[in-house]
Amino acid sequence: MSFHIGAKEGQIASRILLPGDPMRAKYIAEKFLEGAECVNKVRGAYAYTGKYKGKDVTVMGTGMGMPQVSIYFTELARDYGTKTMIRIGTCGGLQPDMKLLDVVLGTGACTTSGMNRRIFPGEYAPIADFELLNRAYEIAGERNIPVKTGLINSIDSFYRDKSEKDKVWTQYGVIAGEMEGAALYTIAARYGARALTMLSVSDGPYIDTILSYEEKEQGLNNMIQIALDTAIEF
Ligand SMILES: O=P(O)(O)O[C@H]1O[C@H](CO)[C@@H](O)[C@H]1O
Ligand SMILES: O=c1cc[nH]c(=O)[nH]1
Repeated sequence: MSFHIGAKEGQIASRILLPGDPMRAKYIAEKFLEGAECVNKVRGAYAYTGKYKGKDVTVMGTGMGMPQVSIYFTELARDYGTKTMIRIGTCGGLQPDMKLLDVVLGTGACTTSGMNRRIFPGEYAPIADFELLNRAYEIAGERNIPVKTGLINSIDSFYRDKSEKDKVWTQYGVIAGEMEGAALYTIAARYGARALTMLSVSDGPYIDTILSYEEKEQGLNNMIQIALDTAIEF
């Protein structure tokens, strides 16, 4: 048990997939894991542990936004000893060539959040674990799933008055906007875990189509499959 997670010692695997949506965690447990058991229900952050290709894997829904997910990322790494943490989220595609459900591997994370400014005396550069990133990239290639790799931006406010300044992220090559990756990379570094943020494009300034919740969630299988195949190698 930790302060916000009810799982008992040993019930959380050393490798964990981290979607924002707890219902995505349930879906993955039911569709991809064998013998999955629900090991946390506290605050609706459902976590399931089961086997994938014979290896223990946990998948846990962490909610949205860095203040909330930082609590889970910290307790998982610090209190449960989680060593491989792969976030599987949705994102806005920030480059004009990006299409719905494109898969993104976040090599590093910019952020609009002030959280890290309270930790570091200068600017910290949160990055993915290179070996995890490299293996995910290779596995995507083996499965013929195209992926885009590059910087993501972890943004504090989903709803905000958009301004011309928002375009600067695109101009400087940032490929996706989401809300948690910078916290994951920072906290994983602090506690000696490997981390990767994988995303699937659900919308964006260059995309007109609006997906329903069901269409969005059902479109995530490619990303989930890459994440699971990568996780079990670590
Ligand atoms: O689909 P998830 O993992 O929740 O990720 C993205 O979706 C949420 C916003 O709709 C934010 O959490 C953002 O990071
Ligand atoms: O955080 C998010 C998630 C999806 N789309 C966005 O624009 N932002």
